Amino acid sequence: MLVKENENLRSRVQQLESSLQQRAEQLSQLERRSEQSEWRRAEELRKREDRVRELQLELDREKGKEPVVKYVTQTVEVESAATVKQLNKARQRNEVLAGRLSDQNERCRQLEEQIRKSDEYSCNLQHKIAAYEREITKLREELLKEIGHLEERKEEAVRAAASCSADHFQNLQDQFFSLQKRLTALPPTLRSMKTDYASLRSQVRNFSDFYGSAINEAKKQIAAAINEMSEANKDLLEKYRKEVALRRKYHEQLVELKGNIRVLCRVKPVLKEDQHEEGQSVVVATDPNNESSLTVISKGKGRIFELDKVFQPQATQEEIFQEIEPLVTSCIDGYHVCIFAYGQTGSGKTHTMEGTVENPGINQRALKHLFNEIEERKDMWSYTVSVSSVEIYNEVLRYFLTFVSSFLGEIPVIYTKSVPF
Ligand SMILES: Nc1ncnc2c1ncn2[C@@H]1O[C@H](COP(=O)(O)OP(=O)(O)OP(=O)(O)O)[C@@H](O)[C@H]1O
Repeated sequence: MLVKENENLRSRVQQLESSLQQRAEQLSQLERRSEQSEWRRAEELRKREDRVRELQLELDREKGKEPVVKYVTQTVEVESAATVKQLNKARQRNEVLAGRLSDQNERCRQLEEQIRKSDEYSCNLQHKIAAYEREITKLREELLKEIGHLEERKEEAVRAAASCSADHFQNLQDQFFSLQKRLTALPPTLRSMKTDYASLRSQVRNFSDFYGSAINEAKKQIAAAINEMSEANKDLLEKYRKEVALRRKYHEQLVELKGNIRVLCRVKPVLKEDQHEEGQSVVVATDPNNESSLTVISKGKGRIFELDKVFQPQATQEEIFQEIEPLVTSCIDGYHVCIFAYGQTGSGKTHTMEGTVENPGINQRALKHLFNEIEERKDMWSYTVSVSSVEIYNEVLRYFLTFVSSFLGEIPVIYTKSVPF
């Protein structure tokens, strides 16, 4: 704010100074012009005075010639007739001279008239010069007054600018001192920052080298690990192949030992809903020491049946499935397997095959085992699983999973010698 005011005042002072300069130049021009015109007028006056003097002298000379003519006239009156001729001549000459004198007088009168006019003109000029001089004096006084005003205003402006500048200078000095103080407080922080910056720069420079070598090292380690893994994979693959071969061998042994068709018996526990009458007794007995023997009591006599395995009434769903789990695995290994339940109504076929949600039977457990095995072998084998569900009831075949409505109907079963299931 103060700086702006100061600048304004300075520009105002400059304007006043330039205006003053212009006025001074104008004054000097006027003075020069006045001097020139005065000089011209003086010159003209001088010339006219010279001319008047010349005319006066000429007039005086002409006036001085008059006595000569008078003398001639008197001489002619005194002299004899012999000289009449001369007298006549003298008279003629006198007449000529009188004419000349008259001309001279006329001329003199004209000159006097001219002198008078010149005097009048000179007087007018002197009046004009005096008027000019008065005007010049007046202009000079006005100019001096204006100059005085301008000087005063200039002084005032300079004083105002000086006071503003002094205040502004004081403010600037205060600011400078405070900045100097802050600067003197800065160097230790600045030095520590510089040191930190240098160390960071060196760290950054070293980091790229370190980073590059670490990446190379990591690459080497990864390559080594990959090699190791591929070696291990090769070993595993080899082991797996051996395992598959072993399984196949065991399956063949199993089939050989147990036969192609295995018959398992699950004895249903006696449920409350099965006890309809008093005095009912259990007619099926199992031997805990012989897993393949079953005794059925009929008409007071026990009849023993030999089977591949007999499950006690308390056998769980899990135990049943463990017995047939190898068959499911054989299915994945490429063998045909068929598991089906057979028995009279209410003997527990559905319970064993389907089970419940909480306690699933063979179907669900077999499928779960099947997909677990497929998941384990997915890196080496790909499997396609298809499912169909049918029911044969009262000699009628029903498809459960078909999406074609025409197949939803019942299809009668035609028994031939080669029944496919
Ligand atoms: N081992 C078992 N333990 C407990 N309950 C069983 C067992 N076996 C069967 N049951 C029960 O006996 C009843 C009849 O069983 P299920 O329906 O499985 O017989 P089913 O042979 O399928 O009969 P159907 O031929 O008429 O369909 C069911 O309530 C079932 O829960």
